[in-house]
Amino acid sequence: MPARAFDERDVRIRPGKGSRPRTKQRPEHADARTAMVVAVDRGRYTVLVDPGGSDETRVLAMKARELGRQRVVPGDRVDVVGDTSGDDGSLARIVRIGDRRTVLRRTADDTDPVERVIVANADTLVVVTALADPEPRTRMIDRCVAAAYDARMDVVLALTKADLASADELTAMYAPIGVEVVVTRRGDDGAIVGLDALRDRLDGEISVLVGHSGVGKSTLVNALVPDARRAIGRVNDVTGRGRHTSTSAVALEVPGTREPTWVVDTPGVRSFGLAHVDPAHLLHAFADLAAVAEECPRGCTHLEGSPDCALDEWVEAAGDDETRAARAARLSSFRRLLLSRLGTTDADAPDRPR
Ligand SMILES: Nc1nc2c(ncn2[C@@H]2O[C@H](COP(=O)(O)OP(=O)(O)OP(=O)(O)O)[C@@H](O)[C@H]2O)c(=O)[nH]1
Ligand SMILES: [Zn+2]
Repeated sequence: MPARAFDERDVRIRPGKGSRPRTKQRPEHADARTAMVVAVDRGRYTVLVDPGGSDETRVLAMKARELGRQRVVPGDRVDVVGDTSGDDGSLARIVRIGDRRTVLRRTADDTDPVERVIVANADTLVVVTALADPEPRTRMIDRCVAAAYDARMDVVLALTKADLASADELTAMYAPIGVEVVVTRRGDDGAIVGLDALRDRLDGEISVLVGHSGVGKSTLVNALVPDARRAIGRVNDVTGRGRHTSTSAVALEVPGTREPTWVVDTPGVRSFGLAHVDPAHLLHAFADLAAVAEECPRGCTHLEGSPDCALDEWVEAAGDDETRAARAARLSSFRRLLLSRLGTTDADAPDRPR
């Protein structure tokens, strides 16, 4: 670290900008540069100034004291001041965190009141699930969907290993709740087939990849970001630490897309505790059901068997069998998500789609 040459106090009363009247409000850091946070490692933040642009610069930064205990996470848009050259040994300072469009949170388990923001401003949660080896775990998928919808993110179900088992059952199970499905498999030549469709779907977005060990998440990340290892290695170069041992999320830039595209790998996240998820938020992810549920009795849980739940009447009122079946599928899927939130799913229930 260089000698303490520059910090936010210097910036506030910068020569040449002295005409700005000092107000009671914290003075703006008028010369701050906007950056995107891509990695966090023990109090050091790797940020990209001009992310995805021609002047993209990788800069190491620390948090200004004035931010207090506010967490800064990958995906955050921040303002940085100080040495934003990105040169070896340079250290910039994060002075502002931009408003977050989305916030993906997790709690360690359903009773844990401590929630952590994992990623900010992500558009899509990609739930990576193998069709076999290991067997798909639909409760895990449901929990991810609930967490994503609570965060106001879209969900893509990336079904891997279609060379080993069919994707039909799971596709049918998740289509009714707005989950897009992308299927990949290993081709005869060993390459992953279906990657282009996934890359197209993620183009221009920040996506977060989650999945259990062995489902092929690393395979996908490495295929989407061929120099992923090097990209993470570059973080080390900047922090000067020998190995990247952090288990926190890292945003990686996907090459070969039309718009700047990012995938956030979450090595430490194996599941989502959902204590923070408000069932009412979940309902908002289902616009049609939310409209119907306005007719529900006060305090309706919308769960199966809840008296006079308008959602049941909505299914019954369908004009034809096809519509009724579609509504019934959507309602039962929504109720499944509600149960995953309430933690009342039977732990011994078969974990396979029926
Ligand atoms: N048959 C088949 N195997 C695959 C496919 N994708 C990945 N695999 C294999 O599945 C195994 C696990 O893949 P990884 O990419 O390491 O899985 P991961 O989800 O990153 O797991 P961790 O590294 O433990 O977090 C590896 O042996 C891969 O070669 C696929 O589409 N088909
Ligand atoms: Zn209801």
